[in-house]
Amino acid sequence: MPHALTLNAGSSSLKFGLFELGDGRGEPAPRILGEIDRIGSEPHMRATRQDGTLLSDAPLPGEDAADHAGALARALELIARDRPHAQIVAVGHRVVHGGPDHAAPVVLGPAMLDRLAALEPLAPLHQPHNLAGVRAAFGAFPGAVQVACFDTAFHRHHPWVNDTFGLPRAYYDKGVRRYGFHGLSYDYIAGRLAEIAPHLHAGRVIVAHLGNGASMCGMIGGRSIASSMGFSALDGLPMGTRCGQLDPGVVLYLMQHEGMTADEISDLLYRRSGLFGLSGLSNDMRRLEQAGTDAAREAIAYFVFRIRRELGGLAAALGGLDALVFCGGIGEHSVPIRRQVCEGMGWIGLELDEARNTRGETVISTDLSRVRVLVIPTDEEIVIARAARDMLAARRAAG
Ligand SMILES: Nc1ncnc2c1ncn2[C@@H]1O[C@H](COP(=O)(O)OP(=O)(O)O)[C@@H](O)[C@H]1O
Ligand SMILES: CC(=O)OP(=O)(O)O
Ligand SMILES: [Mg+2]
Repeated sequence: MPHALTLNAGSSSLKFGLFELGDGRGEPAPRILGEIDRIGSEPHMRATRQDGTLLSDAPLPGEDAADHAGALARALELIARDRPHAQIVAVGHRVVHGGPDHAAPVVLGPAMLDRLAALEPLAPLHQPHNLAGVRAAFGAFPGAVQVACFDTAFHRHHPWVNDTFGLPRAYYDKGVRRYGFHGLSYDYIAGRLAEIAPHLHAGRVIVAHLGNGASMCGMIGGRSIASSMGFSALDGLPMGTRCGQLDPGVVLYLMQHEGMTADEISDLLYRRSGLFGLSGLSNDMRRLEQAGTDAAREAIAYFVFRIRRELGGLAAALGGLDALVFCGGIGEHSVPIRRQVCEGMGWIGLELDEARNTRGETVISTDLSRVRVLVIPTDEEIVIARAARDMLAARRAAG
């Protein structure tokens, strides 16, 4: 039976999915979904079958998942054990950065891989791991179609004013642009909205993807108009370990007066800032909510403040607001963060229903709220699996 494997590698995690493709025309059916996190430190693998049966929920020996290639090998072992007859005909990869040229998924080959590797400095927490997954998958499944699905693709047609910085034009032409990320998640949410609330999908919507990486996107008719992330995955909201929006004067100051090198600044902004840097404790929202220290409370307060500012800015860019959607680990699960983001938003016509919020319903605004507030669990994996299915079909059609 033909299957697609999906791979979504983050800085220290690898999400994987096995999807049955059937006749290649219907919705790919998830068979196994899993994640290995804390790769390189205390790796842990959790995987379930589609019916919720637990296949693994245990630490892995450190040497078994010391890097992403090791983690992928463990994931493939689990898949082969549980579904030995699955024939993997396509591998879909989340590739965070597609640069200016890609508004849709592409088939991967050596030349494309080289072009995407040139973008590694723009997404150092993701791109090298995404491409390591591609190389490992070429080795493991030499006959399969390898498909790259880009986080940036969803934003490629956003308006020029959201694509540019106020730098001389030559830099824009060289690719110094605001790309925007989390596009697979936004694509999924736009599709779900079209199914469950077509009138909202057609309107002005802000999606807050709040995970370990976090960004917000303003859409009209399911298309990206503006987003909080820019050239790299550093801009916009503060994140688990990334700083979010920062005055570039700070970078100059660190270089000129603190004598920091580019590598040191990169480490500071990508790995030691955000919720982790502000709290001095953790990048993990659950831990911060439980910690109850002043620094943890302040880190959360800054996170919420920046989301609210971005919400106001994106609403202005959209010319008003019809719906706000929360997704990502924090957006889907944190009742207090959703409450704090929505507090005192009556001025924009948004009123949260606290009981619905606490119960985690799909619609969490009051019946009188002009702006609908929704919680929609995102699913980057199915977006990748659909792209792999479509690419296979296109190849077959082309003979
Ligand atoms: N019940 C919860 N309450 C608060 N935060 C949560 C909850 N569940 C998950 N999170 C937070 O979600 C974040 C991870 O989000 P996720 O979207 O899974 O991350 P990634 O970007 O790695 O895919 C972590 O900060 C985690 O603490
Ligand atoms: C682009 C980005 O920040 O991705 P993630 O949320 O997976 O870290
Ligand atoms: Mg994520």
